Amino acid sequence: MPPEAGAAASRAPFGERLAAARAAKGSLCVGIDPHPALLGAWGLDDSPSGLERFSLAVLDAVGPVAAAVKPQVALYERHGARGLAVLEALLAHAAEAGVLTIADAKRGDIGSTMQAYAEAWLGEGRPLAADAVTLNPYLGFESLRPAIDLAAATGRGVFVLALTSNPEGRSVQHVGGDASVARSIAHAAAAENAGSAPGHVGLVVGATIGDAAQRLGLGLASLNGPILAPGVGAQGAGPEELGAAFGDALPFVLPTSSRAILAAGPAPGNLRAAAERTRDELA
Ligand SMILES: O=C(O)c1cc(=O)[nH]c(=O)n1[C@@H]1O[C@H](COP(=O)(O)O)[C@@H](O)[C@H]1O
Repeated sequence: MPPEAGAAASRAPFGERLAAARAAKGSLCVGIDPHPALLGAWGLDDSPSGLERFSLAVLDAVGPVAAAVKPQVALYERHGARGLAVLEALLAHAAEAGVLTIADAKRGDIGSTMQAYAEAWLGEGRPLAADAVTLNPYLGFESLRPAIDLAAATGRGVFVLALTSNPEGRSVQHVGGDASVARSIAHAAAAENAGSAPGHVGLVVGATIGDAAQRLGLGLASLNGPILAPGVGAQGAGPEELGAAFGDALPFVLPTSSRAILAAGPAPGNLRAAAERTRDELA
């Protein structure tokens, strides 16, 4: 057994942990995206120390009312090693506080080096390991195998991009009509989850996609795994768009919003109230 899978037994499966968090705190995921403009609006420097104050303040304010938090790793990477140290501290604090983390790293690579990405973001005892990571299947769904298997072995999860919230995504994801790329990704994810209740292989499907999931036959209601739905708030989606995009798959959806909530800070009470309001409007 690889060392990465060593403490597998000590953690319940991701699907169960996420279901418990949703039952206790509702279904919102809050994105922790420390954009320079937000740091400025909070009166913080665009520096590792500003990043740290921002990240930990968001975690403290929204952790008790969010099913998960989703740090966007590029906004830490742009500060180099010191930025990654802040991300590491954020993930450790969240674990101590019992708040689930989804590292938005959108990783995907050929098998041999995908193994290293899997270990970095999901490996037991690794400094940047989160509860789940976002993955990019452009190299083929099966290229993600090391992450899918390591997540299962360590009680963690993955969210595979299927229909992204940005308009450019269509030029790849909708290709193939009835046999679209997005459909094949969704069906492959469902196959991974078959027999688990609920599974650890989630999908990313933007809340801004209109009726594309139904039109392309993604079969989201049969995924048997979580659906991360970014695009709420700053990208324009609200309760109506979520309903139109997901229909009978809505109970599996984890809507996620970053800037629209983060802009309510830095006062912790305002930040928490914005998260609660968003969560309740979308419920
Ligand atoms: O994987 C993601 O999280 C993601 C996928 C997608 O299709 N669209 C999308 O916006 N995201 C991320 O979700 C967040 C959205 O941020 P806001 O637009 O500020 O709510 C950003 O961190 C994006 O990188």
